[in-house]
Amino acid sequence: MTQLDSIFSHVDQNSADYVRRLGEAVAIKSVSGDAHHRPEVVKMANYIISWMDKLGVSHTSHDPGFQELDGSQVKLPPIILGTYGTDPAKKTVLVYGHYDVQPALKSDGWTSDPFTLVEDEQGRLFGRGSTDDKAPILSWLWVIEAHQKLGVDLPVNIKMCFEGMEESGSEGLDELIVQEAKGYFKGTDYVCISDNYWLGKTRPCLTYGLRGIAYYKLTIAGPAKDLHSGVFGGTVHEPMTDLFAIMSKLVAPDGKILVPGIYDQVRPLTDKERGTYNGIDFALPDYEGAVGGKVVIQDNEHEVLMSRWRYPSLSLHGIEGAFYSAGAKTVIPAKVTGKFSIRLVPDMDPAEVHRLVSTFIASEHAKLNSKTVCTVEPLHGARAWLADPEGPSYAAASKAVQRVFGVKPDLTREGGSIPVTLTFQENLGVSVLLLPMGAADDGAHSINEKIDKKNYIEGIKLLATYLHEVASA
Ligand SMILES: C[C@H](N)C(=O)N[C@@H](Cc1c[nH]cn1)C(=O)O
Ligand SMILES: [Zn+2]
Ligand SMILES: [Zn+2]
Repeated sequence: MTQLDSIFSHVDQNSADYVRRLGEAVAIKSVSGDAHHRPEVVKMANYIISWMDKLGVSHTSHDPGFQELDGSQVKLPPIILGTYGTDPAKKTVLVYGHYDVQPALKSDGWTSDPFTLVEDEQGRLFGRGSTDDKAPILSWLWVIEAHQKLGVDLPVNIKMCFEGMEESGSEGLDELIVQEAKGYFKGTDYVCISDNYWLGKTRPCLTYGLRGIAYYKLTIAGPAKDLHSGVFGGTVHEPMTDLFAIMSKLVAPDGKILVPGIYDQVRPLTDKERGTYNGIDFALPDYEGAVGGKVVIQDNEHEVLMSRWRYPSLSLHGIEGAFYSAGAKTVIPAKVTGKFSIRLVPDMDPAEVHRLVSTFIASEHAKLNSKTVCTVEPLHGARAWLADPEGPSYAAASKAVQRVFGVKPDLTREGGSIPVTLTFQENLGVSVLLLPMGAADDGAHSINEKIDKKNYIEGIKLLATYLHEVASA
């Protein structure tokens, strides 16, 4: 039996423990976007730290300071830097992940409590953060534990960087990486991140690109307080009316962004790039399955992939301050804030995007001849990331996928954003790889987020095998 074979059987034998521990982590409501949950984000950091202590991972917690959230100053959660092994004869792999999650309420439409991990008869593990990103970050720890339990030497040094603000702009992390590039991060040979998803449900992938993001708050303020619509309706400029008018001008129903100039910076499609879409294992019906309906705009696979990976998109997320409860409240909200974001692609620059967006919104507001006050505020921004999927780390990951799953991985890009990826690439000057364990239908950020138990357990084996392959590369 090879070392990896014994690791694999150890992982299989301990799968119930891994699921139970994922349940402990999911139960911690580490929602970074809501000030009320901040103690829970810190609790999740402590959960990870307690495992690092048990496993002999040395660690430091970096305090990024404070952020302004919901009008008050809120302490940011720690960035945990862990070190396991410092052998100069071994390669050093830096793994990154995030321990915060998106918000979730049962009333959003979850079929079970979002913060209680529930396994169904198909082996799907439902719970907020199950796939994004709690199972992946814990899996790195289980890989270390498996080696220790079996007395197998881990063939690489591992550095870990786990943050609690990824879902809210990764505040403070870029600064730390720049500052520590020649300190804590020195000696990193490769960066590996497990925080995205396969293209379908069965074939694993290696991911070499991400879209960036520019997230906005658009506020329209009118009267000093909410008003009775019967008493005042028809006599005042209404913030909701103006907000709807402007938000409806940002994007067309066919997904085209209507902000003038927004497509000017998009890198043109070459024949070489077009060729990379051939042979990718991706089918429209599966995608519709993951979407949960026949509402896909494009009618062929390549266009869907290009729209997710290499073209920008603008999504309207929500409105703060608007009436949304049951009943028929006849109110004119005094101030409303629309939230929207633009996914950025190479070569879009967030500062130029902001200039275009704010100029356009100001001109659209002016056209309304309204006495309301309109302000646009960028919340967070990150450029897109694109890497060369060549070199020893990608080769090691490809071998690892073939060893664990018996198939060649797809080479993919991802429509979502992980702001730190580009920061690592630019400041550490090393290859960055995304090695996901979740499937396309996991529903990250959505209701009923899940990770399949099979993906979790095989994912632990995948990460372990990747480290072994890196060592022998
Ligand atoms: C891909 C990754 N798992 C993820 O979900 N990233 C988020 C990052 C983000 C940015 N603003 C808020 N969250 C995403 O792509 O939405
Ligand atoms: Zn996420
Ligand atoms: Zn994530």
